[in-house]
Parts: sequence; structure tokens; C-alpha cells
Amino acid sequence: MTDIILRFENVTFRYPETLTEALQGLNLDVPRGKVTAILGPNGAGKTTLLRLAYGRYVPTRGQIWLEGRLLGAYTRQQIGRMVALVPQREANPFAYSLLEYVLLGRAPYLLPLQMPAASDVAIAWEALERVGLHHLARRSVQALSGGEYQLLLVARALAQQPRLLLLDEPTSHLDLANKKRLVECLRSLVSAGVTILMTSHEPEVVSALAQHVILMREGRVLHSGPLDALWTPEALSETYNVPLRVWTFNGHRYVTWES
Ligand SMILES: Nc1ncnc2c1ncn2[C@@H]1O[C@H](COP(=O)(O)OP(=O)(O)OP(=O)(O)O)[C@@H](O)[C@H]1O
Repeated sequence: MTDIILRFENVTFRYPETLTEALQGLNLDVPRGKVTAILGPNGAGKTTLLRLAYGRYVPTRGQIWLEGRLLGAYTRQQIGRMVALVPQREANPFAYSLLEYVLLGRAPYLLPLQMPAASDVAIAWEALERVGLHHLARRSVQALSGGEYQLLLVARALAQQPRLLLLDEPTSHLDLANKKRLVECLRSLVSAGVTILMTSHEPEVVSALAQHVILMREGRVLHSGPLDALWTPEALSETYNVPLRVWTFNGHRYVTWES
């Protein structure tokens, strides 16, 4: 087992209906057992990177390696048992209950049309408890607030019991208490050996969680390395193309604009 769980090698990707490449010759390594945060301006390619890592899209050029094997060599079911993706949003036309929706996370472990077993229900229930939504287990997913829906997507991913968890701006709709709950939940997953690759526009969440960061711009990696080395005004200002400051207070690091 190597220290690198996921590797992008010279990956270029262009959405079929566009002329420009969303990712341009990307090289990156995601270290095992850590939290890696991807930061960069809107449209930098962060979500696209996560979609490729989940095998939802195939690179136009280049290669993606998961656990030392080409991602394309795995079946969809094998990927679903190893990797879970929490998207920014997801259209949901069906009135599933929350418990039923989280049970969808067990699909990679079931045969087609096989009913979930009691053990699957227990795993889904525990996932709902971890994000604090168990009291809404019977409610329709169509009757949730934005933050509750975001937590539900996390719960479904937890029910997949992945070793690599991909999260796309997972705290963007959460109140302060739920942000804290999610940060603690993600920390406990990492302690249990799960690797996390997440995007975020929230520096305080990133500095509370991540050990490793990837700074992106215009479909390219600008810098990648330990958070301590890259959490600098220079690197962050270059990434966002705006003058930024980094403050440390009580051991927490904050990023603000230069006024
Ligand atoms: N389905 C799509 N079809 C065509 N172009 C797309 C599609 N999704 C994203 N893009 C384009 O690809 C580029 C990268 O988008 P992406 O969503 O990966 O950026 P991002 O860094 O996640 O941005 P944000 O911070 O705003 O979420 C952008 O130029 C975007 O307009």
C-alpha cells in the first residue's frame, strides 16, 4: 500500500459542449489518511476534478490512478465501494424518506434489485445520526432546508463506507453549529483511516481540517503541498488574484481581504 491513494497524471478534460479545457494537464497526488483541500476561484475546475476522481467523467487526455490501479479498470460497483462523492447539489424528483435516500449509499454492496438487509438499515441509520438528521428519518427529502439537504448528502456518502471521501463545498449551507459538527465528524473519519479530498471557499473550515492543500486557477494546479507551507498571503493572493492577509488568533488561522 503506497502513501498516495489518488494520482492525476497530466489530466486534461474538456466538457463536450465547450471549446475550452476545464482541466489542463493536471498533475496531483492525494496523500492517504489525510484531509486535502482544493481551493481556487469560481470556475477553476475544482468540481470537475472531483467528478473525474469519482469516475463520472473520463479524462480527455492523461490518466487517473486509484490505489495504484487505473480508475478506468474498476467497475462502477468497485468504485462505489471505495469512493463516495458529496456533490454541491443534486436534483431529486422522488419523494424518498431520508432513511430511504441514505440507503441508496448501500447500493454498491447490493445485487441489482436486492433489498437492503437489516445491517444496511443500521449503517444508514448511524450515518443519519452522525450528521444529526435521525429525528427526520421518515420525512420526505423534498421537505428539507438547504443545510439539511447538504447533511443528507453527507450521510448517504457515509453509508457507502468509502476509504476516499470526496466533498464539494460541504459546509456552504451549514450554520455554525452544523459546521462544527461536520468538521468533527470528518476528523473522526480521518482518525478511522478515511482519506478526504474536499473543495471549499471557507478558509476557516480548511485551516481547521486540512493538512494538505491544492491551489488551483484556470484549470491548472498553481501550488500543492502542506497547508503550513501554502497558507501564506503570497500563495493565496496569487490563487485568487486579490490581495489577501492571513491572521493567526488563538491558534486559528483566518484569511481576510487587504483593505
Ligand atoms: N456541465 C458542464 N458543461 C460545460 N461546462 C462546464 C460544466 N460544468 C462546469 N463547466 C465549466 O468548467 C469550468 C470549471 O468548472 P467547475 O465547476 O469545475 O469549477 P469550480 O472550480 O468547481 O467552480 P466553483 O467554485 O464556482 O464551484 C468552468 O469554466 C465551468 O463553466
